[in-house]
Amino acid sequence: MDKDGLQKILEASFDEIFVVDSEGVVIYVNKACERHYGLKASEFIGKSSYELAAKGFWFPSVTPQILRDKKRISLIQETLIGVKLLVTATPVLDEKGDVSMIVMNARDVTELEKLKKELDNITNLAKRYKTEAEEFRKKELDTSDFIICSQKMNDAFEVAKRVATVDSNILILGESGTGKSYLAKYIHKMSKRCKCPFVTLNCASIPEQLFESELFGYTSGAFTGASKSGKPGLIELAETGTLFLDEIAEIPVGLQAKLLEVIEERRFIKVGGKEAKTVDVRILAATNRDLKALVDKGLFRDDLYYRLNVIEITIPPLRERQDDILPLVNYYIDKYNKKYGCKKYFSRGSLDILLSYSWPGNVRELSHVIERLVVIVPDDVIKPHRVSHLSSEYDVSLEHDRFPSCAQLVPLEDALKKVEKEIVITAHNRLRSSYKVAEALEISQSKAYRLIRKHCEDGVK
Ligand SMILES: Nc1ncnc2c1ncn2[C@@H]1O[C@H](COP(=O)(O)OP(=O)(O)OP(=O)(O)O)[C@@H](O)[C@H]1O
Repeated sequence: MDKDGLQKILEASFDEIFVVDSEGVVIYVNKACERHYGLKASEFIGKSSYELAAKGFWFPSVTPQILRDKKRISLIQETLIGVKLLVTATPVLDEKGDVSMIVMNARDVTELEKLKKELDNITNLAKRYKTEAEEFRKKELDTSDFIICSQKMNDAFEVAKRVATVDSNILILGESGTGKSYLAKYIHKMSKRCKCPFVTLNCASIPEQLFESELFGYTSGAFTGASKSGKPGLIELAETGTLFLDEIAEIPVGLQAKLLEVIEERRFIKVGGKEAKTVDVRILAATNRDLKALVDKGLFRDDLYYRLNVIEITIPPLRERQDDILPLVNYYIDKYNKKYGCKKYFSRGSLDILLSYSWPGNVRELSHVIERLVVIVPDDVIKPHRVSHLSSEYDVSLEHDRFPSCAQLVPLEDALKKVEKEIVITAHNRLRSSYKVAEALEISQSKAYRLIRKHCEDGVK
C-alpha cells in the first residue's frame, strides 16, 4: 500500500491517533483531534507535547513515563474541552532498544465515564441508604420492648428524638419506675454517639468516699488499697460516648463542684493525679426528686442544676397516662407467660382493677405484680381476688358470694337485684357520670340515672 492509502486509513480512524518522536515533538495526529481538542491537526504538528501538556491541552501527560519505562500504558486523560479519553500509548523501539517514537490511540469515553460516575454515585447512595436504613431499623427495633401508646409518652419520646442529635445536656425527670433509664439509653442510641459507650453512674449507690475515684478514676498508689496500675474512672470509660448520671440528686454536695467543672470544661483530675485530662462526653442525668426544690433549699448547687438542665424531659407517672396501662399489662403477661411457659390471662374483673389502680411504683411495679401473679396463681385465669389488694373499692369478702352460685336455689328476683346493684355500683364508681354508665351498660340515660339513684349512696353526677 502506498503512503496515500496509509494516510487515508489513518484519517478514517474514528479513534484519535497521535504520534510523537523521541523528543516528544508531535509528528502526526489524525482528524479525530478536532473532536477531542477543538483544534486542527496542523495546530499540533511540530509542537512539543511537553509544552502542550503544560498549557493544559490534556492531563495527565503520558510521554515522560513512556520514555522512561519504555512500556505500553493505558490511562484516562481529560482534554482542555472536557473530553475524557482512554489513551493507550505504545513505545516504538529502535534497534538499540531506545524509544524512537510513541504511538497513542485515544477513544472518547466521556459518556462512559459519566455513566460510571453516575453508577458510582448511585452505588454509594444505595450503600449510604442501606446503612442509614439499617441504623434506623436498629434504632426503631430497640423500642419494640418499650410500650408507648399514650399521647403523653409519645410527646416525651418525640422531644427525646429531636434533642438526641444536638449533644446538649439533658435532665430526665419522673417518678421512680417510669422509664427514665430507658429514655436515657434511647437518647444515646438515637444520637451521633450511638456507636460509642453508654456508661451509667448511679449516684445513690456509691458511698461518698468512693464516689470521686469511681467517677474520675485514680492514679497508681493514690490511696491505701488502690490498685498498683491505677484505675480509669467511669467518665474516661464513657469517652466519645454518653455518661448517664442516674439519681443525680444524690450526688454528694462536696462533689457537685467537681462535676460542674467536668461539665463546663470537659476536664477532670484523677484521684492522686496532678494533671487535668480532657474528655469528650455527653452528659445525661435523671432524678425522681424535685431537683428545683433541692436547689431552693440549698442542697443542690444551682449552677450545676442549670448546667444539667439545658433540656428537661419529664416522663409522666403511669396514673396520668391511662392509655398505656392495658398495652403494658398485655406486654408483661405475654413476656412472663413466655418466660415461665404459662398461658395465664386476666379475667375482665381483674383487668378492671389493674386499669383503675394508681400504680405508685409505675411500670416497674406493674411488671413485678404481673410476674408474681404468673408465678403464683395456679389457674390459667387470674381472677379479681388475686389483685384485690390493688383496689381500694373492691371488697374481698364479696368475692366468693358476690353473685349467687348457680348451684344455690335462691329466689331469682333477689339474685337479679343483687347482680344489678353490683354492676351499677361498679359502673358508677368507675365512670362517675350517668351518661357514661348508660353507654357502658347499653341502657337509656334515664334508666341509668334511676338505677344510680336507687343503688348508689352518693347519687348521680
Ligand atoms: N413504657 C415501658 N414499656 C415497657 N417497659 C417499661 C416501660 N417503662 C418502664 N419500663 C420498665 O420498667 C422498669 C423501670 O424502668 P426504668 O429503670 O427505666 O425506670 P426509672 O424511671 O429509671 O426508675 P428509677 O427512678 O427507679 O431509676 C424497667 O424494667 C423498664 O424496662
